[in-house]
Amino acid sequence: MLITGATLADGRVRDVRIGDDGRIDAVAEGLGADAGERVLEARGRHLLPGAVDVHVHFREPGGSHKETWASGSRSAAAGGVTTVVDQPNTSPPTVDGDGFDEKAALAAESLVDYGINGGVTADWDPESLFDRPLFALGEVFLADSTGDMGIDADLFADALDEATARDVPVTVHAEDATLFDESALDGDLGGIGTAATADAWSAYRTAEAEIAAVERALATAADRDARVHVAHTSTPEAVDAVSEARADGASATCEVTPHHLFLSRERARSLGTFGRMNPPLRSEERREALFARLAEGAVDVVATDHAPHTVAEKRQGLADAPSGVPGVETLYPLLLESARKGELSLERVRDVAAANPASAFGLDRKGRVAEGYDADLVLVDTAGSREIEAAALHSACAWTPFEGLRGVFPEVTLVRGEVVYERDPATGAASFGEAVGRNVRES
Ligand SMILES: NC(=O)N[C@@H](CC(=O)O)C(=O)O
Ligand SMILES: [Zn+2]
Ligand SMILES: [Zn+2]
Repeated sequence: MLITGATLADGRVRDVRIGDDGRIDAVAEGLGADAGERVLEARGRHLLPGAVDVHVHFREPGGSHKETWASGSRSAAAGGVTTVVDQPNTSPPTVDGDGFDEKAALAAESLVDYGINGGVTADWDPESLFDRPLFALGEVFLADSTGDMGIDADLFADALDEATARDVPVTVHAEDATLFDESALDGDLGGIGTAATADAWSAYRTAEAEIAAVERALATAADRDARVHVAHTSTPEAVDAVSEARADGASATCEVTPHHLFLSRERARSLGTFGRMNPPLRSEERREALFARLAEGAVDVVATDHAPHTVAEKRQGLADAPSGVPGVETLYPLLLESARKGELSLERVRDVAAANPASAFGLDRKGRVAEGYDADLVLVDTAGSREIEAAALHSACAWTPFEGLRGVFPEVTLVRGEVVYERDPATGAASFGEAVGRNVRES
């Protein structure tokens, strides 16, 4: 296939040839089409590397009423995400070789490439787990979240040792439950969608609980020369702690979610229990400071923590509604809308969504539009934004916390040269390709 006249993130206009092996053969000017070659005319539109979302929860096995590999990967493809990394808090949890194998068999339904993380619980089995083609160890839960997989400091230290001995990176969910403010949950929290329910969760899982846990996790990892990736940092202080650790020689990266970049406690008031997630939404002031760090380049990775739950589950009271929000389909659209408005450069968007997560986890054929890289590509009209509506998204959970915000959505998504998603710009009609996804640690 030949893609002609595409604008790259840095502004160069180029033709891109994709070889039969699904890799980019050439990025150059004036490449003529060969006889019989499919040509995708891209003039006036941007060609970006497919996003590498290193933090999704696709819920299989055990939670297929919330999401499946088929529905989650369709949502990913429609959002321009060409690689996803699934987290271990499924049922059963992915904490041993059998658990890994069970999940890997289900992941064969994926339209996009994927990695499978392994988790840590009191009865995990490192021997059989590390025997499999794991993407990373994690997310290792330092406090309970969905799945109740919180572990103590000793087990975390052991897990870091096991991973480091095998040169495997560790992704950590860092909150310290001893610093949660139980009093925030006292009294009448009101009904669903009230200011009280939404705000109480943010007041309960304090910013200090995250900051302290991130600092401790970084110190524990630095002591062992472990490679650590801090998941969903929701505070500017935690991002700074990662920057400082790296300045001190640690191998540490941080990840920020779109919900912490685009939503705050102000918005949570109307989201009610639909805005409950871990770590929770923060003050508007902290959100702005987090976004400023993204714009400056202090945020390494934007990943979604795509955590779908059904509307019925989220509609319960604050005590019972599960934590988590979907987001894999709106990652690129929200970032590209910020670029359209001049708040971020396109190169920054490309780096945090694709190039940086690929390099942070050693995916040397992902995340760039360059010769030799996998042809995981997104074609998008960066001037065309529309309102985000759950009805037009593809996750099985059928709602979004970003309803009503604007997004710039892809027109075509390719995985290793195969079209997995295509949208007719005139009618908006979407079509999907085959389940071509592969484990990125096996290819
Ligand atoms: N973020 C969440 O609030 N929920 C996640 C788990 C997690 O990442 O902590 C989930 O799996 O539902
Ligand atoms: Zn988490
Ligand atoms: Zn998560």
